[in-house]
Amino acid sequence: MELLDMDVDPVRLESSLWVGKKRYRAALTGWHLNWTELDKKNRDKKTVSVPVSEVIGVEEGRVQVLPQRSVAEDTDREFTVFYVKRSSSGSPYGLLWRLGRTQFCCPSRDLRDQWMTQLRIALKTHSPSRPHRLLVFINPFGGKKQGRQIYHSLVAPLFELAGISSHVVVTERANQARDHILKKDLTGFDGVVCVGGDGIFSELLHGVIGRTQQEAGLSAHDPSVTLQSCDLHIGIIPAGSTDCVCFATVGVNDPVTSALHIIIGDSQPLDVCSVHHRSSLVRYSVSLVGYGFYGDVLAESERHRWMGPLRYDYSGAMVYLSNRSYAGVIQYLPADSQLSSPRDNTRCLSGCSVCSKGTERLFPHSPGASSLYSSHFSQFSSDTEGEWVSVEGRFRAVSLTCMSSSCPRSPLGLSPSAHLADGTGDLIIVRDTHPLGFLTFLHRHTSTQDQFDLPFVDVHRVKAVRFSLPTGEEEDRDEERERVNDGGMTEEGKRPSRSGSHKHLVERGEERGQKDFLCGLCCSKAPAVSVWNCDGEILPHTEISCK
Ligand SMILES: Nc1ncnc2c1ncn2[C@@H]1O[C@H](COP(=O)(O)OP(=O)(O)OP(=O)(O)O)[C@@H](O)[C@H]1O
Ligand SMILES: CCCCCCCCCCCCC/C=C/[C@@H](O)[C@H](CO)NC(=O)CCCCC
Ligand SMILES: [Ca+2]
Repeated sequence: MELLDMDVDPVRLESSLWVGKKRYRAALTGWHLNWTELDKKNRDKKTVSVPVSEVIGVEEGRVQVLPQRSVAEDTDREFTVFYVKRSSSGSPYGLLWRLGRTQFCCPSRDLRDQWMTQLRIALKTHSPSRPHRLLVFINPFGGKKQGRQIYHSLVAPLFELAGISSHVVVTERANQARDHILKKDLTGFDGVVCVGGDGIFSELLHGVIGRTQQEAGLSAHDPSVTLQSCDLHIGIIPAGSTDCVCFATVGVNDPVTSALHIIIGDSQPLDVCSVHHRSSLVRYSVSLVGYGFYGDVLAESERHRWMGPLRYDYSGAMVYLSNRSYAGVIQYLPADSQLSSPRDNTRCLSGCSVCSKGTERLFPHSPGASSLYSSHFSQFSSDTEGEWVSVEGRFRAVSLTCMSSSCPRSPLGLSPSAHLADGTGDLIIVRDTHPLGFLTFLHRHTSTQDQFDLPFVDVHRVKAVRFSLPTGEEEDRDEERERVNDGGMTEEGKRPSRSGSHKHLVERGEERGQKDFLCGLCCSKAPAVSVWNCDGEILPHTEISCK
């Protein structure tokens, strides 16, 4: 075999190699690995080009990793390169990623060793943001209860191939992951990963934000304090019922795609909304803070957890049939309408220019701002606070979403043009309407039809929202005693907020002459108040401020 050219520059190597029975000219430059098929007359045929930043690993011999690891007899002259391969399927906003694999055969063992060495050097040099050590939390009860299997069969082999060492914690109770991040020594970890749905993601989010504020000596309860941005990245392996945060950031909910994004060190900053009740932090949200329909669906679905992900469809139908609307006062602080609008028909993707500008406005002096994975959007220090707008009435649904909140059920999401990291949220107000109108609104979430183009729906891009009950129906001051002072989460071992808030709801329902709030579904008299759904958790308060 003819050796075309060989260069020992640490970032360059070129030689003739074989893939199966075909001869190729392979070249490693600093940034790319290319291989071009050659015909019998040494003319170029097609070229495959893989950025070094997307090479997952290099192994001696002919190796296979998924579905099972296997090594064919090592002939001393072979090596296998694994890389990100974009599949043609996926959603319009994100493609499925698969593990590409090419087995090369060299003319000599010496050359094989050179390829191995150079590829590994190139990987180290050109992938500085890759994680080396990860702390992984698996919720064994999320979604279809497949978290453990998904991690061990699809994700762990990829991490191993990429040289990532992981410490795995299979959770035994709700809030364990959050508490671990808040309290344990995390030295040496480059990131935290959850295997589960939006609920376990939320635990990691609360852990990471809480820990960062603790270390900075800041009180998250003070709504006027500018919180510290978080350096620890969060990775999500989707294995839940909705997987909204994963779907809205990656474009698909696929464990292998997410594992590959984590391995190559991809990151996406996210807006985080803080929810306060009076002067107390209740929770953070990245997806939905929703009252009315989405609150009722969540409350109802908690009683049918045994149904798995189907519980939302069943509860959605039940709540729709109960035909409820609620009185309230919504106040919002509009965002700058010249920068973007929820109806401008744009789609936010990684590298979005609106978000880059938003990050610059929010963190003007932070050079690392654009690489943050989760960042609490700070005070409106660089904006002059505008005028609050007030809307009073009866509403079917009041939803605030910081991102599109797209998910497999609604591929474009609650607000298709919302931005992931622009420091704003979209407030969707669905006023009381006839049942068919509301059904049309809901149905449009499942198609590409504009759900805002309805006479009883308004959408505003906002920086902050307050919700209160109409005069004379305000939330009981006594409830302040029930305040959750721990990021909205209750005692150890119990489900966060959900269990506590159910009690709260029942008590409140009784105060208002109802035996059981949830029984409102089948009672003739509808309840006067709904509950807030905050990224899939029920909030223990009705009157809240979101920022
Ligand atoms: N070992 C555990 N036992 C009970 N609950 C747990 C455990 N680990 C985590 N949790 C809690 O389970 C809840 C749901 O978890 P998760 O989000 O993973 O699944 P899901 O509800 O099916 O998915 P989604 O949130 O996407 O609808 C979260 O609130 C989380 O705090
Ligand atoms: C006639 C057809 C009607 C079909 C209606 C479909 C409407 C789908 C809209 C989907 C919106 C998802 C919003 C995401 C919320 C998540 O932060 C949260 C946590 O996972 N999920 C839920 O609360 C789970 C709540 C799920 C509500 C359906
Ligand atoms: Ca946003």
